[in-house]
Amino acid sequence: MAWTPYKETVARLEKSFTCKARVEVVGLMEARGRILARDSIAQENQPAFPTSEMDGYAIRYVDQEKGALTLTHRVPAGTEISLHVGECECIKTFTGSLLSEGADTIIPIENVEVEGDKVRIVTAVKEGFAVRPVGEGYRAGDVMVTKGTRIGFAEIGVLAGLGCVQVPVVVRPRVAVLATGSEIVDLGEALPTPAHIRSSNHVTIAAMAQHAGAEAVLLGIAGDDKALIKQRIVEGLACADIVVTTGGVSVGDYDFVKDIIGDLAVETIIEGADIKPGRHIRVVKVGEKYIVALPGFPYSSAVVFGLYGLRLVDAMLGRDYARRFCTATLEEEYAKRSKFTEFTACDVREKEGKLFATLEGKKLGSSAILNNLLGGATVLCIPKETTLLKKGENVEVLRLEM
Ligand SMILES: Nc1nc2c(c(=O)[nH]1)N[C@H]1C(S)=C(S)[C@@H](COP(=O)(O)OP(=O)(O)OC[C@H]3O[C@@H](n4cnc5c(N)ncnc54)[C@H](O)[C@@H]3O)O[C@H]1N2
Ligand code: MOO
Repeated sequence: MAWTPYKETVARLEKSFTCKARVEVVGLMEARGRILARDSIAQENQPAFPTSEMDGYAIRYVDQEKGALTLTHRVPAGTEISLHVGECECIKTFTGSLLSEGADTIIPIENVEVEGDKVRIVTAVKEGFAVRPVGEGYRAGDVMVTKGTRIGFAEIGVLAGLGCVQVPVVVRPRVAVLATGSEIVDLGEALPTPAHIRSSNHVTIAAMAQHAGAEAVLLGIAGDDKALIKQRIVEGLACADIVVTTGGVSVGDYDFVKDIIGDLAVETIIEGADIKPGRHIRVVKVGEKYIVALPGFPYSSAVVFGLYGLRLVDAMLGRDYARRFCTATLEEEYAKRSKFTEFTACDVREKEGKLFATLEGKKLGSSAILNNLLGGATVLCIPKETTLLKKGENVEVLRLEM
């Protein structure tokens, strides 16, 4: 079988993607972790008026050297005032109070001595001290949170400050996951015989999809039952944007998935790739929906979902998949083990502002070793033509968990 070059498989997948991100409006507290669908623009300056940032006295800076000032009023925070500070006058002002007209400086209470209505400045301050100027935080018209941002706690706070009670976010794509294979059992089930193993793929893929911002639906385990696999895939297509299967895509007698999705496909996008792991990857389209058939080996299925499935999830969310790549310095020599484009588990560490990739602690072996992805789920991307990566060389790494 001729394996399609990796770059070409990516290009085919990107070209196949035609649907636009859908938008829904959610309450601000439901928006955390969601993707902002429209730029959020400040309608006013923040602060809108000069505001005191300390408890003290609002004065005219030029009066500081003129002896005791006369206290005329008090302005607690939250008081809307249009009081005026005249020559040699001051107004008691609190943290968060608006600055009275005429004043330009706050003298903190620690810097004065007060006797009756006389306020004597003991320690002078610089002009404008403790006054937050108009627009200190942002100005009307500033784009505060850009479309495509994943909303975290800082965004929640900034959006609240802008007065957003509801937020337009991108509808989460839905990813339905089906595990196949008669040797695997579901979570919580006992292993009937020593030939059985616990399924990890369905939950790994579901968790990867959720982490990327999608909703995950578990379609269970379908054994190697051709009719049941087909039925579950069809059910998945009815409720999800992407149906992911694991197992049954290679050349064994019980590898039915590729035939089933071949029958269901309206358009075949990827039919094998020159990658290690995952050369048996299949991606087809049924209308606007995708079926992504991953190999059964746990490391393979996670990495290959990272290469193709996460690209689809990111595209459906309007996010740039390229953010997942970065360049790091390789800490030890690595001889590539296959003739394919290889995705080898590594760890990335930051030292003095530079990124370093290391293979230390990663096991050499088959595509079964999911534990190689522990600690950040990062892979070294090694081009097909490369045979040896030298220590100290700059390498491309792909972060699947971000
Ligand atoms: N003669 C050949 N044999 C194999 C080839 C080949 O080209 N010719 N390709 C190998 C490669 S590469 C891969 S990858 C696997 C892919 O096989 P399948 O996708 O058909 O996967 P299975 O055979 O169903 O399973 C492979 C392996 O993974 C375990 N597995 C399956 N599902 C799960 C799960 N949900 N959770 C945990 N582990 C799972 C399964 O028990 C097998 O050990 O084919 C090679 N063979
Ligand atoms: O290509 Mo397989 O996916 O080696 O593990």
